[in-house]
Amino acid sequence: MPKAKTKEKQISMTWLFQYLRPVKGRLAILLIMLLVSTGLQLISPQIIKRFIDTAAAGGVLTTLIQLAGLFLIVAVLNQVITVAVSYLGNDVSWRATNRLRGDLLKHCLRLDMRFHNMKTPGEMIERVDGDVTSISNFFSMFIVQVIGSFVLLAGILGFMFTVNLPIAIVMTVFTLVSILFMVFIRDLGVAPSKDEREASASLFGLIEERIAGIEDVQANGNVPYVMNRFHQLMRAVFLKGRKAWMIRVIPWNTTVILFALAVTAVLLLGVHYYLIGQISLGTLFLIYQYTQMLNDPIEMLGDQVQEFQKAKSGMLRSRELLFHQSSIVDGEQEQLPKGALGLEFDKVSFSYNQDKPVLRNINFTVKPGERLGIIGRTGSGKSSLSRILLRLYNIDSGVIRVGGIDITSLKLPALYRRVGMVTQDVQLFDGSLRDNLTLFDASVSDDSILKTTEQLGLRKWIDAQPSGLDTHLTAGGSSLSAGEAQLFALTRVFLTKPSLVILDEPSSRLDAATETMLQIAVDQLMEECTGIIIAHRLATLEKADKILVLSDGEIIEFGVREELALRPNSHYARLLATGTEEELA
Ligand SMILES: Nc1ncnc2c1ncn2[C@@H]1O[C@H](COP(=O)(O)OP(=O)(O)OP(=O)(O)O)[C@@H](O)[C@H]1O
Repeated sequence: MPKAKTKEKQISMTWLFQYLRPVKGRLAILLIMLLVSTGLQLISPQIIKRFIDTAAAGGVLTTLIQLAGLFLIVAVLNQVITVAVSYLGNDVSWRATNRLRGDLLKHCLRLDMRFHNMKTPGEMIERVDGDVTSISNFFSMFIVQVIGSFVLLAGILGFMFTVNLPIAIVMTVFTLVSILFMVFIRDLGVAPSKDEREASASLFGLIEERIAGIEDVQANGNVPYVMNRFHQLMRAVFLKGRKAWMIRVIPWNTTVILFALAVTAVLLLGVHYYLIGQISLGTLFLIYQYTQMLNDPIEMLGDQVQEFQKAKSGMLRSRELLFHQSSIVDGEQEQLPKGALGLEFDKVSFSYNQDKPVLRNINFTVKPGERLGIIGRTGSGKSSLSRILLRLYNIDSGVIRVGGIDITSLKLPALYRRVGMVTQDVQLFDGSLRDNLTLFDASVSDDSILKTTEQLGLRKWIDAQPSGLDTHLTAGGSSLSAGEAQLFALTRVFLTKPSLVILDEPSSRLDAATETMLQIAVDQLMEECTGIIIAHRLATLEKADKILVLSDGEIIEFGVREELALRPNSHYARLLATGTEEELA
């Protein structure tokens, strides 16, 4: 078991260090500068020793002035290099971790909806940025401080062995004990730090969720509840953070105590050797100075053990996320057949959670260019049907074919390029009106945008915007009314010239006049593609070729619209006769 654990640790460190590979040139420069800086730090006490011994022996003033000047030059140079080292350390760590952030975000964007349904966006932000920042802090300091500390320790101890053997042995023993202790307990704080980060991710999740739903929170007088929940989560962050911190500071506290013991021993020995005349006053100062210098790298190593524990927990969480496989696997096929695409559902069953089937044994076919209207009561599974068609979820059994090809054997971009969907919710992104309509596709011309918006009745709204297509929109969609948002979403999809389009309640939020106008436009735009229209109102389906009626996840009727309308006992005909659209809603 411990062996397996060590292997796991090695794998995770190797995984992390791959992000340093592209910055290895900068790393090499950093290491050289570290060596120079350490060398300069070691030389300074030697200059002071010479100065004291020369002064004590009544040496010439010029030599003393030269030594003082040399000391000043070394000190300034060391400071310059220290600043450069710190800059380069941060530069290296940000470059490396930004790649990791990019990989995490890309991976998250590809993860399936089942995963995203279980995580709040705030939680994901913490994972893509918060966890990586702890790694980044560690990287920047680790390289500079850990490597620098080891070089400095080796230098100090090396010099001490040339000065006085017993004192050098005391210092070496102290250093080894301190380092061994830190190595021994380095993982102590990883688990509590992971708990701390998890609590913090939940807190961010709550804040993001409630701010995103601010209208509902305010309108329903939900603020006291949100605040109560907020305090509970804050308390968890505080308690877990405090515990993690207390465990993480153990190495630091221990080295402080060890250091106090070592300094006392070294000073007693030093004074003893000075009194019996074995070392000069300058050498005694040198010993004192080197003992003091020993404290810095050991303290830094202690700090880094703390950072390491935080970074390790961040690293474990990042790695866990990166290794989480999406259940939606890309297929091999790159292309769908040209022109309007047919659609076939062959014995398809689907559930969000294994225990509750949402769609059962769905069978139907839509030929290229046909229009299918889907009706059914709320919760009957209409939107779920469109979601599985776009592979937002995997189905439990059966096959869905688009253009005769099983969608699981298609590459996802090949599917998304040709199949468009207008949902009931429209998400706006921070960007210009043009970018929002074309979804940042620069190849779509303004002419084509304006023509489509004209057809769909959004042109008036665009012309009323202060800078037309260049108007800046903010994320969230608050600058559009619900009806305008629906027109917006339709424009967005038709600009991509889809070969199969799914319209989920395309006109539910429009007034009667706008709806009629929209109906004509959509009819025109759908002439070149296959259309699936999920509708609450029967009027929306007047131009549909086929009708599918869903009830509780099953097809209770499917057929040619005109035939169903003429068959008096059909579900569709009964709805038409009674005009009871409420039956659908
Ligand atoms: N993300 C989800 N996770 C779990 N269950 C879900 C999820 N989305 C929908 N459901 C459930 O699946 C069933 C079908 O929902 P669906 O949204 O497909 O219905 P619908 O016919 O489109 O309803 P509406 O007309 O209100 O849009 C419902 O019982 C719903 O509670």
